[in-house]
Parts: sequence; structure tokens; C-alpha cells
Amino acid sequence: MTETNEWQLEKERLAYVRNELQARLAELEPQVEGLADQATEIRKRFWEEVTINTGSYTDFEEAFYTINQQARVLAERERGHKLLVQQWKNVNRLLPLPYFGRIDFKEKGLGFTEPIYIGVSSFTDKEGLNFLIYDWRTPIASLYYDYGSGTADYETPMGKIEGTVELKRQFQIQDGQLLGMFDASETIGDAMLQEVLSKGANSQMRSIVATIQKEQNAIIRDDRSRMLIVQGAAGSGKTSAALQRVAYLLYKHRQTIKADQMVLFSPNPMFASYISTVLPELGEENIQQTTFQEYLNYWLGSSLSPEDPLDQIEYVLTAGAEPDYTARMEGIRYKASAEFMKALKNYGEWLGHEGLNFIGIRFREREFITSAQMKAQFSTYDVHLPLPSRILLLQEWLLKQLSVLEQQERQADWVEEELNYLDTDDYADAYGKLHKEKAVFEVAEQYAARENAGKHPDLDEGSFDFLEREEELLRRKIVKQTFKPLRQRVRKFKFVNVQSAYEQLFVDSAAYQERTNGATVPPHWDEICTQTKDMLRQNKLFHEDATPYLYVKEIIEGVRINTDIRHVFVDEGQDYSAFQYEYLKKLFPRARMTVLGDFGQAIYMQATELAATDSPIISLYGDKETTLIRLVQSYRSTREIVEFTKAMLPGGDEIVAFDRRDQKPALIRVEAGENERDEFIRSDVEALQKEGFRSIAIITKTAAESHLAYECLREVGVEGLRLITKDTEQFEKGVMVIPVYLAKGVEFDAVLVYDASTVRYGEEYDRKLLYTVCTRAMHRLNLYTSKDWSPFLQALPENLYDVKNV
Ligand SMILES: Nc1ncnc2c1ncn2[C@@H]1O[C@H](COP(=O)(O)OP(=O)(O)OP(=O)(O)O)[C@@H](O)[C@H]1O
Repeated sequence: MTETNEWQLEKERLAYVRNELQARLAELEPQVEGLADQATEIRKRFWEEVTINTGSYTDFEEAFYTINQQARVLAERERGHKLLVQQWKNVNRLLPLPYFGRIDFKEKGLGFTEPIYIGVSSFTDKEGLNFLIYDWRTPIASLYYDYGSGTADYETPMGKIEGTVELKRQFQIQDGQLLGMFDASETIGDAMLQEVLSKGANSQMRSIVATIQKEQNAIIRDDRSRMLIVQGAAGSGKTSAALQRVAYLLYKHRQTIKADQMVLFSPNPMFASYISTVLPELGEENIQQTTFQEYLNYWLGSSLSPEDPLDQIEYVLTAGAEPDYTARMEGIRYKASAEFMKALKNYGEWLGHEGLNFIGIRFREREFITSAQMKAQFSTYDVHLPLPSRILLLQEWLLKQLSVLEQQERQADWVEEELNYLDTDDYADAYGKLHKEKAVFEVAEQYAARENAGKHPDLDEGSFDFLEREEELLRRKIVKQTFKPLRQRVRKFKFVNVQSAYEQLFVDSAAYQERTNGATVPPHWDEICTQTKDMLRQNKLFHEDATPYLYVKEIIEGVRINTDIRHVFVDEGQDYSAFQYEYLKKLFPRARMTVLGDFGQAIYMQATELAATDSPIISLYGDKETTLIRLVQSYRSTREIVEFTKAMLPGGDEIVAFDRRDQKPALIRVEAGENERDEFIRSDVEALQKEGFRSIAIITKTAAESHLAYECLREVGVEGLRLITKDTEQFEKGVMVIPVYLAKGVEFDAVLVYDASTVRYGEEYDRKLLYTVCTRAMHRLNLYTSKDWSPFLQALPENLYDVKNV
């Protein structure tokens, strides 16, 4: 068969499938509309017509069954409706691009070859017997991602299927038109990947289903590990793979897992918005997204405000000259360590024996229950009971004490006073209640009368004293309302002084050792103690204290868990401490975890090396339940940029560039000074825009530098410039100034490093920062300075960049 013949056949098949899709759409449309109307129809009547008549029990029972029956009919219809709407949406998504790949597979033992067409969702012929398109997540579709032609196999729930791939083909289809097709022999044809990667950066991330690579497919389809760790170079598709993995899991386990049972921890809210379009594009609902900070804020409540991690990093990067800097750095390191966690575990013992303090319950300027009374009561409990159990006992005791006090308080003078301030509604309410009570009272009287047959009960009005009972009722109500917040505080464990429990750790070295069963005291401990206590006294917490603080809180009050969540995803996983991982494990006991990160981009002090043999993440669930996958191929940047950036990292040799070519990175040194440098940046931005690049980022090391750069560049007339700060929520295309830690995870057509001098990136610590900055670039990378180049650039082989001295 000639090539043109093949082309013709594929064109015809595409036209046939599109016809079928159109026909299905025409069939579905009236049904979808009709059903939508019916459902609202029933629902409307449902609310309008069903009222609950509680006059008698039988009426109530009847009403209950009517509601139940109607609700069931409605649910059934809605389920059917949802399914039809889903189908209708799928067909609509398929129409412009029904499939992107084909694989001809001959199953072992069968005498024929079946062509399998792969798209973003499955579609069958009218009879429902033949798949015209297979969803990319079906077991057979994995052949497309894992094999070239030759022997191949794939897993199904029934076991392994073996056979031969006889053809593998990719299609370029746009608006239903076949524009190109490539037969791939080995991996998925580079031609298509080239085409996808050479496009401009988007303000939001796109799905990559048509070009998923074999090693990424392994991440997407891993369904065995309790913990899946992905260590991948910058731009190797970690975030992309994570999102396609979510779509895969939602598809494979659609009967058991829903989108709201998955949660993704992302580095900042802006990043969350950057990736929010991928899942809807794949026909799935978005999963819950949060940041660790949001979680901390939630649990620490309003009493303490933890520092934003972005403020912490800004301090780390800018405050080097401050006198307390060294101690703070040591504190950040130590408080993220496994050593500190162990010390805290031991500290829990000490707290349980002697260290715990309580907060007395005060009411109307009176000490109702003093902290000393609580301590005394607490000391009566068996010390062998776990601390949280003893706290629960104390809570119970306190609630009982409050009940007794509440009763006594009803006769207090202040209640009398409050009675005078009640409004008419309160009286009306009491009156209504008393009437009901009276009815009950009379029934009871009659009942008693029947019991004492012969005797005549006294049923006159006087035996039910309205006035007396009304006052009693209102007093009870007033006191109850006033006691409500007290009870709530007790229920929320506010009687435990967690702040003092945490603060007692930071007295001095001797006390620390004594209370933690001999933990090794880190250097600068006295200063660390002072810094920590100073913050606590202002009701604030350093970011590095927030997780340990919660840990201590839970040692005392018991562990919080969420058993609904089945999958936890952590992106930029190198930025979380061992401590935080322990925490996540405890918080989500029924979840599997996927952690994606790159140690080469570890720019926080508490960073964790994901792939090291002694990595705390690997030991979290143990070797047996953990899978580690390494991604070394980088897709985001051109070959020139990858060669340049990987040479900055020790061990960067293993990173492999994808063969997409463009200019080498440019090192532009403006000797005349910083003002002139800004002028050059302006003209370079204009030139890049003329070339058609739409997303251009001028990246700085810190937020402070960003502000400065923004002002200077605006002054020299860079048009449409935007400043991205930690409060920016949405990512948009255009020209922007952004600090590196906010640019993490995202990409730009062109990156301009505002100041790549030794002043900015001179310390060893800055190496990864500079690497992270430069790896944000897809097509172009320019670095500027008016001083000496950073040592990490000076060390690069000269053939990796172009120099411009102006
Ligand atoms: N298989 C693929 N097909 C097409 N594009 C891909 C593929 N894999 C990755 N990409 C593209 O490469 C770029 C980088 O991907 P992604 O952001 O997922 O990488 P990452 O490993 O999370 O990067 P980083 O660690 O630097 O944040 C994106 O534009 C993504 O669309």
C-alpha cells in the first residue's frame, strides 16, 4: 500500500468517526436538554408540594415516605442525567480532535491485528460493540506510551496480555482536519513533541496526553506504591505527570474515588491557579488544592499568627548582615530536623509528668475554675494513661463543673438584671415553649389521674404556674447562652496552655536537655531561645516553629486525622521538611502519597533530599512500600539552555536535553553601570517581543530586588510591565518582574536575569537559586550584570554561552 493511500484511508476514517460523533451529538442534545428540564421540574414541585405535617405520627410517617420516594426518583434521574451530560461533554471534546494516536496490536494467540485509536475519552459505534476511540487511560492504551513496534505487553485486571505492535502512528488533527501523521518506530515520535514544545509559554499549564513519555507513563500509572517519589530535573514534566496521574486514578477508580478525595499541596496560591486548567481539559473535576501554610493557619487558629514561608525566605536571602542572622539560620535548620522531632517526642513525656500548664476559666471578672485546680485534678489521673486521654478526662471534668456552676449561676443578681433587658421576642419564645410544656403537663396529669382511678385530679389553671415558670425558663436561657462560649473553649481544649508548653522548651540549654531526655543542644541555642520567645510573646510564630508547635499541640490534645483523603500529592516536594512529611503521614492515614521534586532546586533551608538513600521520605513508609522514579530528560528548555544550566549543578551531567535548538544563553555585561543595564533590558524586551515572544520574565533573587527592578525598568520606559508579589493570585502572560521563589514551577518564553553578579549570587547557597532562575526559560535566556559575574557563571565552559560586553 502506498503512503498516499494510507493518508487517504486515515482521512476517510477520521471523516467517518467525526460523522459518528456528530450523529451521537444530535442524538444526545435533545435528551440532555429534556432531562435537564425534567429534573428541575420535579425538584420545583418537590419543594413546593411536600410540606411536613407533624400533627400526628401517621401524617408524619406518610410525609416522610413521600419525601423519600420523590428523592429517590430524583436521584435516579439525576444520575442518568449526569451520565448523559458527561457523554455529551465527552463527544464535544472529541469532535475537534477525536484521537491523537494509533497502535496496531496483534494479540498472541489471535489471528488478527486490531487498530487501536487513542484519544482523550472512549467512544464506541452505535451498537456499542466496537471502540472507535479508546480513552488514553485504558489498559491497552498504555502500549502507545510504552512501546515502539515489536513485542509488547500490557497489564489488565485479568492479567498480562502479550502480543506484537505492528504499527505506531501519531496524528496532527486540528478542528477535525488531518494535518499530518508520523509513524514512530521507537519512542513517541520526536516530531510531535518538537511541535508541542516549540510553542510559546501559556499563562496556564496544558495537558500532555498526546505526547506522554514512557518514563512519565510509569509515574502516571503506578498503582502499587504507598509512596511514590519522583526526583526529576527542572522541566522534566513532574507537575505534568502528577496531573495526568490524577486524571488516570480518577478514571481507573471511578467507582471508588472521587475528585474531592484527593489533595494537592502546591507551593503557592498563584501556582495553584497556573495548573487549574489541566484536569478540566482532560474531562475531570479539579481536585482540592492547598498549601501547607493554609493548613497551618487553619489549625493554629486566630490566637497565633505564623510567618508566611515566603517572608521567611525573603529574610534568609536579605538579612545576612543582621546580628541575629546566624542564630536564626541555625534555628531554621535545627527545627526542621528529625533530631528536633525526636526531642519533642521525649518532651511529651516530661509534659505528661510535670510540665503541663492550664489556663483558668474566668467569668464576669471571677476565677471560676483556677489553673491550680485543674492541675490538681489532672494530677489525680493515672500517669500511665496517654497524655491525650488524660486531657480528655480533664475536659469531661471541666464540662461537669461548668454544668454545676451553670445551675448555681441562675439565681445570681446579674441574671436578674439581664431579665430586664430581654426583648419581646424572648418573652414570646418563652410563652410558646410554656404552652407546649403546659400541654405535656396536662397529659401527664391526666395520665396520673387514670393511674389513680377514682381520685379526681386537680386540673385548674393554677397548678401550672406560668409566671414562675416563665422566669425560671428565661433565667436558664440567659445563663445557658453566657456559658456557651465557656463550654466551647473547653471543647476546643483552650484550657491547655499549649503556648507555654512550647515556650518551656526554650528556656536554656540545661532545661532543654533535662526536658527532652538529653537531646544534643544545637549551637546558638541561647539566641534561638530568645528569638523564639520574643515572637511568642507577640503571639507570632516563625515559619520554622509552626509545624513543631502543632506537633506539641497534638502530643497533648491527640492527633488530627482525615480518613476521607485517598491520595495526597506534594509538588515541589524538596521544599518540605522531614517534620512536615511525618505530619502529612499522620494527618492522612488512609492516603497514598506522591511526592515530586528536584533537589537541584532546593532553595529553602529546611529542604529534603528526596532520592538520597537515607532520605527521611523513603523511610516514611519503608523501602517496601516506596517507589522512587528519576526523570532526567528535560523538556521545557532548548538544548542550549539545558546544557548551560546543568553545568551549574554538581551531578548535573545526568540531565539530558531534548533536541530543540535556539540561541545560546547570552551574558550581557554593561560596564557603564546599572542605569545603562536597565536601558539594555528595555531594548532587549522590545526585540524579544518583536520576535513573537509573549511571556517574558525579568527574574530577581528577592522581593526587595523585584521592587527595585520594577521601579527602575518603569523609569526607563519598559511598557506593560507588571510586578508579581506573593499576593498576586493569577498568572498572566506579558512582561513581568518576579522573585525566583514565586517563579518556581512556572515557565516563560524568555527569562532575563536582572542581576547575575557575584553580589547577588556569590554564596554556595545561591547556586541552586541561580539554577532555578535560569531553568524557567523555554526559548531564550539573557543574564545581565554591571559588576563581576557570579562565580557559578564564571566556572562555566565558555562554549555554553555568548558574551556581549557593552
Ligand atoms: N511528555 C511531554 N509532552 C509535552 N510536553 C511536555 C512533556 N513533558 C513535559 N512537557 C512540558 O515541559 C514543561 C515542563 O513540565 P513541568 O512543568 O511539568 O516540569 P517540572 O518537572 O514540574 O518542572 P520544574 O521542576 O522545573 O518546575 C511544560 O511546558 C510541559 O508541558
